Amino acid sequence: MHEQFWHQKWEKDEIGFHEGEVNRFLYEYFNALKLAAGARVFVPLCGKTRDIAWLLDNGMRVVGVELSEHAIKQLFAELNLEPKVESLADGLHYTSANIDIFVANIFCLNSELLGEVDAIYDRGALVALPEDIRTRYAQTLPILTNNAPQLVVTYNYEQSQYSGPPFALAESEIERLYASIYALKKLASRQETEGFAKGIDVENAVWLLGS
Ligand SMILES: C[S@@+](CC[C@H](N)C(=O)[O-])C[C@H]1O[C@@H](n2cnc3c(N)ncnc32)[C@H](O)[C@@H]1O
Repeated sequence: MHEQFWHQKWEKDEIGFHEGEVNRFLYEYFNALKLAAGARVFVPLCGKTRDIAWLLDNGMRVVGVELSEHAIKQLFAELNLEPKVESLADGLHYTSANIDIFVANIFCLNSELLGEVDAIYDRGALVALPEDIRTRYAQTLPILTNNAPQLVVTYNYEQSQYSGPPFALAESEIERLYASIYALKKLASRQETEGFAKGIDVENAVWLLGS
C-alpha cells in the first residue's frame, strides 16, 4: 500500500512535492553541518530533487535511496549523467561519478550496502511518512549511518486542515523521534505560502540534528 502510493504518484506524474529548484534552506544552512570537501551526504527518499545537483556542484558526494526507478531515470537524465546500473537482491544500484542511488525501499538497506555517510539531508522524507512508518524511519537512519548529523526540513500546521503528505511535524514530534540520539536545533523557520500550504497556516522549518 505504502509503496504503491508512491509508484502511482511517479507513474501519473503527480509530483507536486518536487520543487524544481534548489531548496532555500539547503543553500542557506548547509554549512551548519560543517562538512569537508568530498564528504558523502545521504539523501533519503530523494526523488529527483534538484538539491542533489547543488550538493554535487558544492563538492559533495551523494548517496540516495528512492523507491521509484522512474524518478531515478529522470534524475540522471536531468543531471546529464550516464549511470551504470546493477541489480541488487532488493532493488537496483545506479552509479556515476560522485553519486550513487539505491532504487529500493529504505528499509531494505543496511549500513554495509549504504557505505560511509558523513551527513544526512532530509527534505520531503520524514514529512512524507505517516506516523507508524515515520517512527521506523527515524529509528533506522541513525543505525544505517552511525548517527550521522542531519539537516532536516519540516512542515508544521494543524493536521486537521490537510490530510498530508506532507504531514505536520510539531516540535514535540521531532523531540519524540530524535531527542534521545541527537542535540536538536531549529535553525530557521518561515511561513510557507505555496503548494499545499495555500489557505492554511504552515511553518516551514530547518533543523540541525547533531552531537
Ligand atoms: C515527498 S517525496 C520527496 C522527494 C524528494 N526528497 C524531494 O524533496 O523532492 C517522497 C519520496 O520518497 C519516496 N519514498 C517513499 N517511501 C519510500 C521508502 N520506503 N523507501 C524509499 N523511497 C521512498 C517516494 O517515491 C517519493 O519520491
